[in-house]
Amino acid sequence: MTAVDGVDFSPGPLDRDATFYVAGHRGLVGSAIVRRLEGAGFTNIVGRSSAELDLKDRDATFAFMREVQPRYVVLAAAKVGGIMANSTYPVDFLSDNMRIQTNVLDAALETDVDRLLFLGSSCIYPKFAPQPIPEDSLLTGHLEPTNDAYAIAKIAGILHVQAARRQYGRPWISAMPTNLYGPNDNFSPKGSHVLPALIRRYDEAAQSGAGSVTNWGTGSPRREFLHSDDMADACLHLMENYDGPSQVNVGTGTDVTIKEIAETIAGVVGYEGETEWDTSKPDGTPQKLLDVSMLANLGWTSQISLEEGLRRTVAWYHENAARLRG
Ligand SMILES: NC(=O)C1=CN([C@@H]2O[C@H](COP(=O)(O)OP(=O)(O)OC[C@H]3O[C@@H](n4cnc5c(N)ncnc54)[C@H](OP(=O)(O)O)[C@@H]3O)[C@@H](O)[C@H]2O)C=CC1
Ligand SMILES: C[C@H]1O[C@H](OP(=O)(O)OP(=O)(O)OC[C@H]2O[C@@H](n3cnc4c(=O)[nH]c(N)nc43)[C@H](O)[C@@H]2O)[C@@H](O)[C@@H](O)C1=O
Repeated sequence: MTAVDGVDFSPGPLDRDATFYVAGHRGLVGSAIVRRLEGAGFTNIVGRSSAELDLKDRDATFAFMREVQPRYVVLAAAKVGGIMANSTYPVDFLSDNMRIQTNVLDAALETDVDRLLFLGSSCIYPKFAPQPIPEDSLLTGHLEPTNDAYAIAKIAGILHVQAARRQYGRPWISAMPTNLYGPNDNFSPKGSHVLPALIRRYDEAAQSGAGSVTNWGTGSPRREFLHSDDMADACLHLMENYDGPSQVNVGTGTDVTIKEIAETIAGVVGYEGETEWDTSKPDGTPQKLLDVSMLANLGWTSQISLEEGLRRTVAWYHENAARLRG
């Protein structure tokens, strides 16, 4: 039995032969979840690309769920991007994510999905939340303006899951990941998060022999980085060990400044030139470090160090760079 947040119910192991739908199975997190589920012996994992099934299309989403009848669902499909994408396209981040999650959650209710995990993001918390950020600081202050539209959609998703628990007794849960990285990340210069952006920028500079690179903002914000394979492991752990209304933070419990991660990445890819900072670009929230004590009490801590995760991700980037640069 696990006692968290007043809930004394541990759901126990999932059936390895049941149909498991991973929404967003080609993305950073979804592809890691598929690897984790395969490793754990799941035999019936289902995925659809956005070209095959646009989850913004309500009728198509319901038709798919009625046909496949998954017993388990992880909702890792979303419109996702870094600080620039979020602040430039807030309508898309609000509207696409509201539609995707509402359609999947409503269809999952109709088709009696047994266990479901919704993925939010650490940006749901107030810009000036206490650090490390506990789960109960949700809705206690103003959001960071560069990603408020995305955050509101994610907060609606948490409430949707809690409402399904209250109104229909569904044992569904939500996890809030910190900043993630790993294979199948988005390495596009304008759309990506900072870590893949810096891998690409420093690697290209190292290859070309450039004397200087320019990163965004002041470099002083602090961020926490979790490898996607750790994230996937936490997702399965939560689905088997947690059943409560509160969202659960997922992170490492340690953060670094953007300057520090930039220096580390420059070292890993062998860049020896200068680094400039373009302070006309936004810093975003000054610090985003999750309090991971709830997850630790549930028996999970991260295993992949930032150094090891970076080495693996840079290796993956080198193997795929030609395709990613298009
Ligand atoms: N990356 C990060 O740092 C963080 C991510 N998260 C959350 O984790 C989850 C996964 O993110 P991540 O893996 O990084 O994102 P990715 O962008 O790597 O992957 C998103 C996936 O969603 C699918 N998708 C997007 N739109 C649609 C659509 N309309 N219909 C069907 N599928 C769609 C894409 O499918 P296809 O490839 O076929 O187009 C893609 O596989 C998201 O909920 C995100 O908010 C939370 C915190 C941090
Ligand atoms: C996961 C999380 O991700 C987003 O929030 P964020 O943490 O601010 O995202 P980020 O990774 O894009 O930036 C982190 C920091 O890094 C700096 N920075 C430097 N140079 C580059 C650079 O080249 N690219 C990017 N993207 N950032 C850079 C950048 O200025 C900022 O100070 C949310 O919108 C939201 O989507 C969300 O939930």
